[in-house]
Amino acid sequence: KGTTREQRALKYLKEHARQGDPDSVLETFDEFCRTQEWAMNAAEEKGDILDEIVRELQPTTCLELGTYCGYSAVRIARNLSPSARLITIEVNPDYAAVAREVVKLAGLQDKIEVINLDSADVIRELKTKYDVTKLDLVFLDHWKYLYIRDIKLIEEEKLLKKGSVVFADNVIIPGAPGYLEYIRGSKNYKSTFYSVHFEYMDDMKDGVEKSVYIGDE
Ligand SMILES: O=C(NCCO)c1cc(-c2ccc(F)cc2)cc(O)c1O
Ligand SMILES: [Mg+2]
Repeated sequence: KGTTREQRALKYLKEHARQGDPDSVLETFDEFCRTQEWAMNAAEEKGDILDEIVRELQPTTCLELGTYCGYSAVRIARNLSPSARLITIEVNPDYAAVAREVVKLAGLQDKIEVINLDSADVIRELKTKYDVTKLDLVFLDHWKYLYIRDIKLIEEEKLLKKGSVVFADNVIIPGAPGYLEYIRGSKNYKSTFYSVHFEYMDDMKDGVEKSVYIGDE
């Protein structure tokens, strides 16, 4: 088939979701993944925890690493206050193109900025080029071996403040061993592990890690 899985998912969303309705986009994407083709969305139990974090934290500035098709970007942004923003970074141009369409379909293009670049390059420019002062929420969901590189960069750039939350997907499957060891061993974070089902798979377990920054920045 000339199309990619991500393009087929977008087509399904355009045909079945209500334009401008984030909840409809997410429900429809979940339906696609349950009935047509699996996709690596931070959905179901993972999404419920993400919703809880956003609702409690009420973040103003959010950063997501690993947009994929925009599912978690929409999930985060639908709960943001009017002036709050989400910057989401996706290195894969095909994924980024689909994500921009999904964000538009959800009517959240004024809250979400999708950047098709390498995460490290953007993190280094968040203060100067992207007008960011501090990050209230960071969601790690890109290549698992890059979690540790990027969290260290975020610390180096002094982008976190007391109470900032770093939420990491897939700490069991595929796993991010280096990251877990680092963040749990750091005196600057208070970390909590949540055992959850792997997205759209009732017989597989994954894990997510919520870390609250208590350092001095
Ligand atoms: O690589 C991932 N994300 C970054 C790429 O854009 C990723 C992979 C998987 C997964 C896939 C295939 C499998 F067999 C096991 C795990 C799941 C996820 O939630 C993910 O975020
Ligand atoms: Mg993931």
